[in-house]
Amino acid sequence: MQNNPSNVKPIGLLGGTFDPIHHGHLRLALELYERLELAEVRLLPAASPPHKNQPMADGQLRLAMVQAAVAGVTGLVADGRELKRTGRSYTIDTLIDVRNEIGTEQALYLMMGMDAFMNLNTWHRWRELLDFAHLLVVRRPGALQPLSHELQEWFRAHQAHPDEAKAHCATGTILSIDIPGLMISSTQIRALLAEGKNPRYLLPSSVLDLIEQYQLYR
Ligand SMILES: Nc1ncnc2c1ncn2[C@@H]1O[C@H](COP(=O)(O)OP(=O)(O)OP(=O)(O)O)[C@@H](O)[C@H]1O
Ligand SMILES: O=C(O)c1ccc[n+]([C@@H]2O[C@H](COP(=O)([O-])O)[C@@H](O)[C@H]2O)c1
Repeated sequence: MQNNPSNVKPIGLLGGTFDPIHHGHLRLALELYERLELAEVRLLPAASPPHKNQPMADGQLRLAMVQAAVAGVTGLVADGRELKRTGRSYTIDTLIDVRNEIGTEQALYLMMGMDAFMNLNTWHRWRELLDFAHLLVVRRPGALQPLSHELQEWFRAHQAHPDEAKAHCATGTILSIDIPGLMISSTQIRALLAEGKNPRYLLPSSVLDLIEQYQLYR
């Protein structure tokens, strides 16, 4: 666990396939930006998500959709660094890269939905994630499996209250936060488009404009 004596505001990271980005992702990022008084939340589209099929839209288009979604929104930033790497987009590599950029003192919060956390023990070098960031786990609406024994134990060993983590350290704790989640998924949006239906109001209209312009998910 590294100290955070600098009093610089923490940075939040939200990685995703974003195929496409939607209001569930954006509300999650904005609520956490405000609730935790972050410097910013960076949204990072994965080039090649380790546990999913190859995305339907290519990386540059998914980045363009993220950029369109956050344009003019204070606190939300598109970050295309994972698209510059080849091979699978392992989060540990991203955290190491961000740490090299910002140094050791500023706190980092790696955000994820509970659905992602449930599989964390299958991620590449997963225990080391806490050497570089805090984990911020957010409940997402929908049915969830119980946590494995291994993850429950790890969660308990590192769990902290948000104020505690904010005050004392730059990395190393797990915070669980309830936010009013939106019942939206990229899968649902792709399915609507494939059926010729209109997904408007599930995602920003600037993103829908790009989807129409490039005839994505038909
Ligand atoms: N509606 C939502 N509310 C809260 N968190 C979400 C929501 N949708 C996605 N997330 C979280 O955002 C991150 C990235 O999600 P991802 O890009 O895989 O979107 P998705 O909608 O789950 O995609 P897909 O339907 O293709 O699996 C994950 O940590 C996921 O838990
Ligand atoms: O590092 C890993 O092994 C790893 C395994 C699965 C998912 N991730 C990351 O978790 C984020 C959400 O993934 P997904 O599949 O829900 O879009 C995204 O940034 C992925 O790169 C990372």
